Amino acid sequence: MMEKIYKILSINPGSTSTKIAVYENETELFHKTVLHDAAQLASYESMVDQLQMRKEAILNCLQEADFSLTELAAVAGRGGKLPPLQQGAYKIDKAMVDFLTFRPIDDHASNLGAILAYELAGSTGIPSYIYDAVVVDELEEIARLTGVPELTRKASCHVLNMRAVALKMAKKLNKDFRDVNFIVSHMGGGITATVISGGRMIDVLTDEEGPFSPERAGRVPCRQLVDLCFSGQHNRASATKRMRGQGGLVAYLGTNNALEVEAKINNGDKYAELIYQGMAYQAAKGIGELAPVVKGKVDCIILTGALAYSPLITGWITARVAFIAPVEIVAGENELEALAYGVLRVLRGEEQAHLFVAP
Ligand SMILES: Nc1ncnc2c1ncn2[C@@H]1O[C@H](COP(=O)(O)OP(=O)(O)OP(=O)(O)O)[C@@H](O)[C@H]1O
Ligand SMILES: CCCC(=O)O
Repeated sequence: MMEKIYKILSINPGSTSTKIAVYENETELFHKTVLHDAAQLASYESMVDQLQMRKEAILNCLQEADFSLTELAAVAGRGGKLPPLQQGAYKIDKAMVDFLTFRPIDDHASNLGAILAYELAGSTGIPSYIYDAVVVDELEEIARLTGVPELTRKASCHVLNMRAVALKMAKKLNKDFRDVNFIVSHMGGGITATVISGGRMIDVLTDEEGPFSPERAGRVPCRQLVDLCFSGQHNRASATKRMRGQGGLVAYLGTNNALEVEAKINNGDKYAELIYQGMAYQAAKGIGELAPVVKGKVDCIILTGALAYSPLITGWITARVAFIAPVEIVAGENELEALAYGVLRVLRGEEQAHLFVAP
């Protein structure tokens, strides 16, 4: 029997770019990255205000590729800051779009994924889905405790790429995904990590609990943070920005670009080297913090995300964590592919999409 053809548009809105790709079943037909001008982005008050601009960017990309929306079977968008979700696909509906538009948990670029997918799919009457949203939450109860009963730990990490690389690693190791224990550290503009056991992400280091990263502060001493918030130097928005956007490498070195930092190090800048090495040191400690979750029985540590292209970073981290388990480097991210493949499984009936229930 002839294989049924499904064309799927994947949309991944990032903090500085919008990435799209069109797949025909498992084959990528084309992909495009639109880099958004930083000054232009700064002129928008919230992510949702960028909707029209990003939508036009996507339509322009499709037009340049001479590709019509009418050819598509479905649209897949990166899942954003919704309430805690299960892994896998969710059908995008008006309730989800309204939640992300009017009361998202956090103002995050990924919130635009579902809204853009819903609008583009709606114009031709096809379904749209998110897949492995950033808020997939499979934490065990013990992992939710903080020491302050009114504060509860919640999962939030680079789920899409982490699960995709972990699934591939299990295959490479010839193991069933449900039988392995992996620690995965995604290192991009933000750094997050997870421990996957029994096929579930049973604990997570979010970008506010772990290492500092190119643009985020990560975990900071909490009493000093309270003092800073009440110092009169900050309001809620500016304090949040200092932690996310203006933290990490940006705060120490004035750039979120790791390649610029490496250039400084190559020119003998010892301070830049200390900070860059500090980021790797914290990333390694984050990995170490997750090992006891599975009592040290870790099959493999996976370093992924764009920073995993850096031999300096992966070398420093590996030197500190290789005693826990073998380290595998899977540089970059395959988020567009992971979105398309997930939705393809739904269209083929191999997976069932969940329905979103607004709280
Ligand atoms: N080849 C490379 N070697 C080292 N660092 C790199 C390389 N390519 C990109 N980076 C750095 O990786 C960091 C993250 O970049 P990227 O644009 O992938 O992040 P992002 O997609 O915005 O973030 P996230 O992965 O958190 O969603 C930046 O500091 C960038 O300079
Ligand atoms: C929210 C999960 C990914 C990130 O930290 O940006």
